[in-house]
Amino acid sequence: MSKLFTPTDFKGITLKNRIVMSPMCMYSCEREDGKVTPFHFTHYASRAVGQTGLVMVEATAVQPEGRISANDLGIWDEGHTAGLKQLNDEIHAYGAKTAIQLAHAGRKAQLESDIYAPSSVRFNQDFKEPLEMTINDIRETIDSFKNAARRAKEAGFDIIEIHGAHGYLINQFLSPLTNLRQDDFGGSRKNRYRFLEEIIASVKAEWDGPIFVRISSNEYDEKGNSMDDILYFTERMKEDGVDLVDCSSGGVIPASIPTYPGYQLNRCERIKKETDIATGAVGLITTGIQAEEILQNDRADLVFIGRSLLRNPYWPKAAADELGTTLDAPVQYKRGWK
Ligand SMILES: Cc1cc2nc3c(=O)[nH]c(=O)nc-3n(C[C@H](O)[C@H](O)[C@H](O)COP(=O)(O)O)c2cc1C
Repeated sequence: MSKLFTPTDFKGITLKNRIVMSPMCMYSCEREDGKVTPFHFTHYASRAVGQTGLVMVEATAVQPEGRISANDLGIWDEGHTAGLKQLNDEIHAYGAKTAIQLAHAGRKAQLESDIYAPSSVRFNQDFKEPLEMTINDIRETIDSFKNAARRAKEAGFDIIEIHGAHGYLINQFLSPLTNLRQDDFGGSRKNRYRFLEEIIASVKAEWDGPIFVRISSNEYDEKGNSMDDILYFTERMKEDGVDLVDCSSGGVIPASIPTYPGYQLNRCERIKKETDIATGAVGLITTGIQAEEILQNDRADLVFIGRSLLRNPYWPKAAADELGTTLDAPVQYKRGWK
């Protein structure tokens, strides 16, 4: 039996296989209100029909000013819960578990409104200059993650992923490239970790299910977080009760990223071994054989599939065929999936 199709468990949530639909913004809220649309039902349910074990809903904003674009999904208001609950029901109906990525874009929000960041430094000329967050802004934002976690629970999600990667708000606090603060939230790596630490604690106040955190394990700049800093952060996450570190990279500053199959795996494997925490591998993982190699060599516990699942919602079927595994077909498709 291939490891890719062996079930695994996080705090009592059993995933039927190790395939995760990587969070991908669809910029498809029609009225700029953060609400789920018919597109989202079709899009996410299709991947559940295709036998993805964990369907992770895209970056979903905990505050309206934390959206990457005005068309992002939101979870900043009670009015978002009903649509997200219906989305959960649709995905669950086909046997997948569900996750939601809770996000705040910080200085990378492309909105008409004011935007916020740890320090008043813009990403590049195409982005607005953010306002430096006051301690009160920081407290409110941490609280927004708590309220979002409560709504995620009410909506029926199985797992929460906190978006700490790609140069968005949490990553802006973690990185010395973007966090120039002189107070308790800036300076040493202990202080730069404080924002994430408090977000994890506030999520846990409302949520006792599994918590994943996506990080940028490489900032592609020698003045950015080193691997040693990253391992310090993942050690702290482990102490704080995080169940899995999802190992992405980049996005903190406009750097060019060398990409090739498994380009983020090296650091993913090191985090798994050196912090002794479960990891998710992501980035140009395109074949079943590649995914199986990663899992069998203990380089990660889950594989996150992004663009391959946009090309083919039945990617798990293709991976099973490659690995010679028989995959349970959705009852409607049995005659086609022999
Ligand atoms: C259209 C699109 C939207 C994305 N949106 C998100 C997002 O909301 N959150 C996130 O953490 N990563 C996002 N990503 C990154 C993917 O989750 C994934 O990490 C990246 O595409 C590399 O994996 P892949 O090579 O399998 O596509 C997005 C990628 C794409 C292509």
